[in-house]
Amino acid sequence: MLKIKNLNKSYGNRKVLQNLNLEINPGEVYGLLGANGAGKTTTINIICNLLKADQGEITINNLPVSEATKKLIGIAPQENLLYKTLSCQENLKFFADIYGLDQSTRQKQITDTLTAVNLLDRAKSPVETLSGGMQRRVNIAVALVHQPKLVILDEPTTGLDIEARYEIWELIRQLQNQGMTILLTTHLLDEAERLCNKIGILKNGQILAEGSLEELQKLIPAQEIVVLKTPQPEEAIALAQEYGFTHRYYGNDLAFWLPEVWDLKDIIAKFPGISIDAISRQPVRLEHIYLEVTNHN
Ligand SMILES: Nc1ncnc2c1ncn2[C@@H]1O[C@H](COP(=O)(O)OP(=O)(O)OP(=O)(O)O)[C@@H](O)[C@H]1O
Repeated sequence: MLKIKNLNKSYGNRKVLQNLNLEINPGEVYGLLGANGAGKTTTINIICNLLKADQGEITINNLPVSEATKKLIGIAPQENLLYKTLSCQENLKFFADIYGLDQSTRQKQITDTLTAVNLLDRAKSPVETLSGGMQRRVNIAVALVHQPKLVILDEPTTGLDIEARYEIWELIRQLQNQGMTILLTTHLLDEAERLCNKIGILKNGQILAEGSLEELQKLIPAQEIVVLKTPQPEEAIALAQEYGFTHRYYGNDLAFWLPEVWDLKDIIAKFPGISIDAISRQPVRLEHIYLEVTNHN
C-alpha cells in the first residue's frame, strides 16, 4: 500500500530524514514512534505531497506520490482542523467539497462516515458543544469522508482523557476490522502496543527497528523483567553480573532481565544477603524495547 525507499530530507545542512525505509501492507495499522523532532511530521508531509523529499521513492498503491495520490490519503492532524461553530455534518460537507466529492453521493458518504465514527446522532450539533473525544472523532471523520485507502492519524489521542482515549482506540480497531490501512504516530507506547500490527521506531530520521511487537520483543533476550527496590543496588548488580543477567535503570528503577520466568522465591534466592524492599515483575514491554533501541543507537 505505502512504500518508502531511501527517503532523505535536509533543512540546510541538518539531515532530518536519513535513508528512511518503511512499508505498510494493506489493512495494517503501522505505528510510527519517535521523540519530538524525530522526523514524523516531515515524513507525513512528504507522504501527503505537501513537502518534497531531496531523494527517495514513495509509492501509494504503486503510484508515485503526486497531486493524484492525495485523494488516496486521509489525514487527521494533531490539531483538530474543524470549524467549531459549524455542525459535524457541515464540517464534513465543507471538507467533502474540498475533496471534490460528487454531489449525488456526498450526503450518503457524510452519513456513512458519521455512522462509522459513532456520531450520527450528533450530526447537527455544533462541534463546540461536543466533548474533546467527540471532536477528535469528527477530526478523524474528516480524514475518512472521501473514502481514502490510507488514513494517517497524527497523535490521535494526545491531550485526551482516558475515557476519550478508549473511544478513539475502539474507533481505530473498527477501522482496522473494516480493512483500512492506517499510519499512526504516537508518543504513547501502550497505544502502539494495543493497536499496531507493525511498529517502527524512528530516531534522527532513521527507522532503527521495525516489526510486530513479538518481533521487536526478540531485541531484548529476556523472559521477564524484574524491578528490585533495594538500598544495596551495587551489590545486587554485582550478583546479577555473576549470573549473566543484564541490568538497566528505567528512570530510578533498577531492573534485571531474567532469562526465564522463575518463582518469586527463586528470584529472591538469587540475591542472598541483599535487603529487598519491594520486587515487581513485568513482561518485556514496548517501553523497554523503545528505550533499548533509542539509547543504544
Ligand atoms: N521548515 C523547517 N526548517 C528547519 N528545520 C525544520 C523544519 N521543519 C522541521 N524541522 C526540523 O526537522 C526535525 C524533524 O521535525 P519533525 O516536525 O518532522 O519532527 P516530529 O517527529 O514530527 O516531532 P513532533 O513530535 O514534535 O511533531 C526537527 O529537528 C525540526 O526542528
